[in-house]
Amino acid sequence: MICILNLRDYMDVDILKKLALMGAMKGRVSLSSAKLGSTIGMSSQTAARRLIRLEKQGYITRVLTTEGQDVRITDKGISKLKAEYLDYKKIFEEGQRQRLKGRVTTGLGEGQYYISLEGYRRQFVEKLGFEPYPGTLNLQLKEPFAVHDTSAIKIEGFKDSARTFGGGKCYPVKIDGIEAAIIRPDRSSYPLNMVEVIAPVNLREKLGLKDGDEVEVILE
Ligand SMILES: Cc1cc2nc3c(=O)[nH]c(=O)nc-3n(C[C@H](O)[C@H](O)[C@H](O)COP(=O)(O)O)c2cc1C
Ligand SMILES: Nc1ccn([C@@H]2O[C@H](COP(=O)(O)OP(=O)(O)O)[C@@H](O)[C@H]2O)c(=O)n1
Ligand SMILES: [Mg+2]
Repeated sequence: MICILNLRDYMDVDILKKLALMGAMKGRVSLSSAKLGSTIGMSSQTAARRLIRLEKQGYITRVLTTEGQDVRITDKGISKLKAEYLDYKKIFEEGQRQRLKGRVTTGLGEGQYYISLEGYRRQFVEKLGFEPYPGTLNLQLKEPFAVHDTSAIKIEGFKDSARTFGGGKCYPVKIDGIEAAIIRPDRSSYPLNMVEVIAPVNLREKLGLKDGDEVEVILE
């Protein structure tokens, strides 16, 4: 089962790559029904099925036209493709750590509440090895956040008497030498180009940051 799922995943990436090479990351690309198979390099029927699958997973958007369909890769699709690219970068450029640049942004003021919850706090201490400052430093990236889930540390959701709290994924990072982690809550309403960072210290105070300042995040 695992093999089949991985193979499908691989095929998704392969088609995303072909679409990106046609320009579908920057704008809509028209795929004629008649030439669909030869364009993507498989039977037309298979290609059509794969495109529907990509759309269902949120990797592309499709608009049907009289000649065929116009396709564009979404931020989620770009992120999927970029994670693959970064794996190759790791393979061919050994020792290079992934770096992200983001601008400090004020958020909704909710990070403080969530990070302080004992159900999360306990897991951060155990899984990341530090007690987080109550809050998240929000960073606006130039591109969607793209890292393979294999490097993620899973934070479990939990329940109290009133409601359920969702889980999330953490990615250990360093900012100006300070150990920290990107936290991506499963229930976040932020787009992929907004990341939240937790750290044992208040990063604004420690690094003298204000809204609009650029910060470099190095993935561990
Ligand atoms: C660890 C963690 C868990 C979260 N769990 C939930 C949740 O269960 N439901 C929800 O609506 N939002 C959840 N959020 C997301 C917040 O609603 C919100 O989108 C985000 O943290 C806002 O942060 P900000 O104040 O920095 O803008 C969670 C956030 C964090 C950091
Ligand atoms: N490790 C951290 C966490 C939060 N913060 C900041 O602490 C404040 C509270 O975090 P928050 O997530 O509740 O607030 P917003 O991100 O919504 O503005 C914000 O100003 C964050 O930018 C920080 O400087 N360093
Ligand atoms: Mg925040």
